[in-house]
Parts: sequence; structure tokens; C-alpha cells
Amino acid sequence: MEQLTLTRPDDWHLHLRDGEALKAVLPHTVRQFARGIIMPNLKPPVRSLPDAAAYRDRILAAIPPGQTFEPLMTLYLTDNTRPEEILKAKDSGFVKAVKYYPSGATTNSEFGVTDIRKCDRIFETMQQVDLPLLLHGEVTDPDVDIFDREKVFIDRHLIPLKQRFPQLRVVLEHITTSDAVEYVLNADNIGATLTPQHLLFNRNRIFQGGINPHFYCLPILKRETHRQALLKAATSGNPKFFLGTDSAPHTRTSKESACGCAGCFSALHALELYAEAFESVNALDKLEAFASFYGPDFYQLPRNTEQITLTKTTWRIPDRVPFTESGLVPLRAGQEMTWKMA
Ligand SMILES: NC(=O)N[C@@H](CC(=O)O)C(=O)O
Ligand SMILES: [Zn+2]
Ligand SMILES: [Zn+2]
Repeated sequence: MEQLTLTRPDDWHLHLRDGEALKAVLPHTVRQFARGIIMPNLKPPVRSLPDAAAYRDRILAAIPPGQTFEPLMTLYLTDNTRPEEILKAKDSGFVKAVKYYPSGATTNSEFGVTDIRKCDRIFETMQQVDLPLLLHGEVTDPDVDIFDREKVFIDRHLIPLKQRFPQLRVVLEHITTSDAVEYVLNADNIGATLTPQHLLFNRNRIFQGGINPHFYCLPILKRETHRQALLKAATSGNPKFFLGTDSAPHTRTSKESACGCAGCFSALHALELYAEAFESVNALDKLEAFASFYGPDFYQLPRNTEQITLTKTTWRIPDRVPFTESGLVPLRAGQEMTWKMA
């Protein structure tokens, strides 16, 4: 039987939610990943060090007995974040980054930043203490076409930001365009995470045979040329590109709705999805570094030492996974996978 053994990977962009939802989704991530960068877009968001400490405790308490997982916490940047909060966060040792959401760009981003220039004092402090900045890189200007929002963010905000703070370490999260790939390749002190959905699907998938809300996430899937550029970057062996699932659980009914939420749930089978994407371009030999080496290298953390094994077998992704209320529909539910984690 064909097998693939890898150093245990980490997930560098993960939504775990809170309460009952957290308890339902965390075991899936714990099964695959040793650590995760935990997104702070709760309601209300994780804005201070005490918020992050309390959320971290709730995550630790939800880990299934006998298993291990290290939540790497982030703070949610607002117009009112103070430099002292950044210093305290850095000193804590468990806050590994600060997350920037443009106000209104995505799920629970209402408390996000209204004008990136308002945060220059914060970026100055982050640059000084070397705390990475994670970007949801889309503009919210309603006049900008939804498919152009990432590119326009890079041109209008990211390039000037990097000119003002060249040493600030930045992760452009869940990149979706060849423009983002080009930018990251040519800039310094920057990395990017890539999701399974953006490596596997183009925007046609959202509309195939009718509207498919479970393929709607933000930034939205783009056209095929972009998908190919992302796949090329992920499998290039360039350490700037690493794994971040952006697994973003929403109840089935909140997705299958007249105004459905953005986010794909992939924690159940993330690694298998990535394996399939890499295999599609004969690059399985590049999977381990993408999934298990380049992320810790960027975050200046040790690589994991444990191993995991993927086996070539066909299995069917369930239609539903237990979650609060109506359950969760995993990415590409009901379809067949060709790799399975032991
Ligand atoms: N990616 C998504 O479509 N949704 C994420 C938020 C985010 O990462 O932008 C969520 O929290 O649901
Ligand atoms: Zn985002
Ligand atoms: Zn996300």
C-alpha cells in the first residue's frame, strides 16, 4: 500500500470558535496538527492579553484527554489597540502574532481597523519587538470588484505598509491570486498561508450546477490561472509559502441561507486535501516542508519531531459532522478522497 510519512504538521491559520462549537471542532484539528495559530475573530474578539489567556485556557480544556495540541494565540487589532498591549502580548510568550481585519471585510470583522494608517504606532512597536502581523488582505471599498479586492489591498495598503515598516514580519493570509504570489516572492520579511480550497478549486466551483454555499469563503475563490499560480507557489519549495487551512466552521443553516456566511470547514480532512492538491502536480515530495517546516521556521519555533502517515485509500467525506444546531458540512462533502491519515 502506498504510504506517505511526514513530520507532524501545524496549521498556521485556524478558526476554532468558542463554547460548544470549539469542543466539536477542536478534536479534528488535534488529530492532524500539533499546533495552530488561533484566529481571534470571536464575538466579542480577542483584543487583549487577558482575553487571549482566557481563550487559550478554554482551548486547552477542550483538548480530548490523552492528546496534545499547542494553541498559538493572536490578538485582534482595532483602532484602539495600544502599544502597551503589544508589549504585554510579546512578553506573554503565548501570543505569537497580531491579526489585522479591515473593518467589515469578513466574519466578525466589525471591530476591525477602519484605516490601516491609524495603527502605525502599533506597527512600530510590533516591528521593534518582532511580533508578526497577520493580514486579511482585502479592501472593503464597495466600488472594488469582489474578485479584485486582494490585488487592490496589496497595491493600496500592503506596499505602502512595507515601505513604512520594512522590518515588520508579515503573513499575507489565505492568498488567492497570482498578484499575491508575485508580491510575496519579491518582498522581504513576508510569508503567506495557502488554504486547501484555494489550491483545489477555482471560482466555477461556487456555481457548478447551481449555487454552492459551502465553497464560499473570503477571499472568494478566483479564476483558474490564479489557482495554478497558488499551486505552483505551494509546491515550489520556497519557504515563504506554508500551510494555513483557514478552517472556518459555520453551522449548515448559516451557510445554506439567503445571506450565507463565508468560510469552509476543512479541519476534518485538511492534510488529505493538501496531499491531493500536491499530487495533482506530482509534487508530493514538497508536501512535508510546506506543511511541517516552513511555518515553524517563519514563526521561529522548533519543528515538530513526531511523525504522521497518510495512506493511499479511497474514502467518502461525510455529508455532515456534528456541531452546534444544524451540524457542519465539510469541504467537498459526500465526495471521495484518495489519501487517508492513519
Ligand atoms: N475565511 C472565511 O471565509 N471566513 C473566516 C474569516 C476569515 O478568515 O476571513 C471565518 O471566521 O469564518
Ligand atoms: Zn480572513
Ligand atoms: Zn480565516
